[in-house]
Formats: sequence, C-alpha cells, structure tokens
Amino acid sequence: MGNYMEKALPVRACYALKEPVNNRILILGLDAAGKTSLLQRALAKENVEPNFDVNPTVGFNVEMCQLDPTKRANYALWDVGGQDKIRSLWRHYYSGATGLIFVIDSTDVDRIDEAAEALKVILADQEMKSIPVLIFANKQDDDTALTVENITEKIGFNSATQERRKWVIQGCSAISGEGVSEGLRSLHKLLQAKTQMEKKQNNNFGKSNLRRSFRIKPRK
Ligand SMILES: Nc1nc2c(ncn2[C@@H]2O[C@H](COP(=O)(O)OP(=O)(O)OP(=O)(O)O)[C@@H](O)[C@H]2O)c(=O)[nH]1
Ligand SMILES: [Mg+2]
Repeated sequence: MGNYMEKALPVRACYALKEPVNNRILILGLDAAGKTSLLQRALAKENVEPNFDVNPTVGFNVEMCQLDPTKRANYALWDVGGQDKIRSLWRHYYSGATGLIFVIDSTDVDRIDEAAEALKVILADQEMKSIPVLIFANKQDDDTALTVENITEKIGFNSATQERRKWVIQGCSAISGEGVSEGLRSLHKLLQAKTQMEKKQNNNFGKSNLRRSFRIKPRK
C-alpha cells in the first residue's frame, strides 16, 4: 500500500496541474542544497523577493514554470525532498522525466563526494540514462563556496565521463538570484537540442524502413 501511494502521487499531481507530458523536470540533490529555494527563485517575478522561509521538504513540491525568455515552453518542476531517509523514494519520480536539475551546496565541502555519488546513482538508472542534466553549484554568494571548476572536477563530470549526455554546470545563488535564469535557459536549450536530435533520428529511421520495404521482391 505504501509503495502504491508513493508511485501514485506524482501521477495524480501531474493530472491536477495539466502538466505537459513531455516537459517534466526533476530537481534533486542532498538535503539543504537549496532545491526549494531555487524553485522559489525560479518562480519569483522580476524585482520581487521570493519567500525563502522554507522547511526541509518531506514529500515534493511541483510548480509550472517557463525556463526560456520567450516564456512559451511550460515545464513542470518537481522539487523532491533530499533528506537521507527519503532519498530512496527519488526513483519513483524518474518515470517520464525529461530533464534533471541536480543541486549541489557549494559550501558543503564535506559532503561533495556524497552528492557526486547520489548523482551517479540517479544517472545510472535506466530511466535517466540519456536525460539532459543541469547541475546548479548553488550558494556561490557564500565566501566559502567551492568554485564551479572545483566542483566539476570533484564530481568527475567531463566530456569523457558523460560522452553521450547533454549537460551543463552553472554556478548560482538562490538567495541573490545570480546564475539561476542562465542555468534554466541552458537547460531549455539542451532539451530543445535533444528533441531535435530525436526527431532527426526518427525521420532517418522512417526513411531507411521505407527504402527497405521497396527492396522486398513481390511473390510470384
Ligand atoms: N547562502 C545561501 N544559502 C542558501 C542558498 N540557497 C538556499 N540556501 C539556504 O540553505 C538552506 C536549505 O535550503 P532549502 O531550499 O530548504 O534546501 P533543499 O535542498 O530544498 O532541502 P530539502 O528540502 O531538505 O531537500 C536554507 O537555510 C536556505 O536559506 C543560497 O544560494 N545561498
Ligand atoms: Mg526542499
């Protein structure tokens, strides 16, 4: 029963929101990385300070949001709680996800390996195999924050380890807002590029099937 409810919840919320089925973005990362704060920042109107009075997320928050400046593409952003004891539930949200935002607390040097491992586990899942990824190196407003280059190196993300994946790492601060819309725009571009590539592949596949069907000799 417990498991059934866990699986059913995202789907029910998705109907309630009239979520476009192909635009679901998951926001994952360790507890206190700043996922909910970033969601608040993404939703805030220009020149309006978001409400950062957030508690640790026990279940999930889901909000519709435009990631691109033309405000045409509507995405459902799923912010899922990252506390250790509920991380095992993340996999119930993978199905149907089209993109991932992984948030890292750049000041949490002691847990950078734990964050890297959590990300590795997500990306190894069959359902997340080719999903585009935006990594937010959050809390760059803090003097003790690791640089984006440092984080990129520590989590072992490079073109060799991520050969077939579309990904980007963006330094940001949910509190000041710096880097947030840049990151979201980059993710939007990655998602668009992936859709274009898949369309092209489908077209080519259709054409080669057509060619093959002409090669079949008619029966005597
Ligand atoms: N300095 C600084 N603090 C931040 C930033 N983003 C979030 N925080 C703080 O980090 C703490 C955790 O933020 P949340 O947004 O609740 O983190 P979360 O990732 O949603 O955490 P869970 O829901 O437990 O998974 C809060 O005290 C935030 O104010 C940031 O960019 N800079
Ligand atoms: Mg949260």
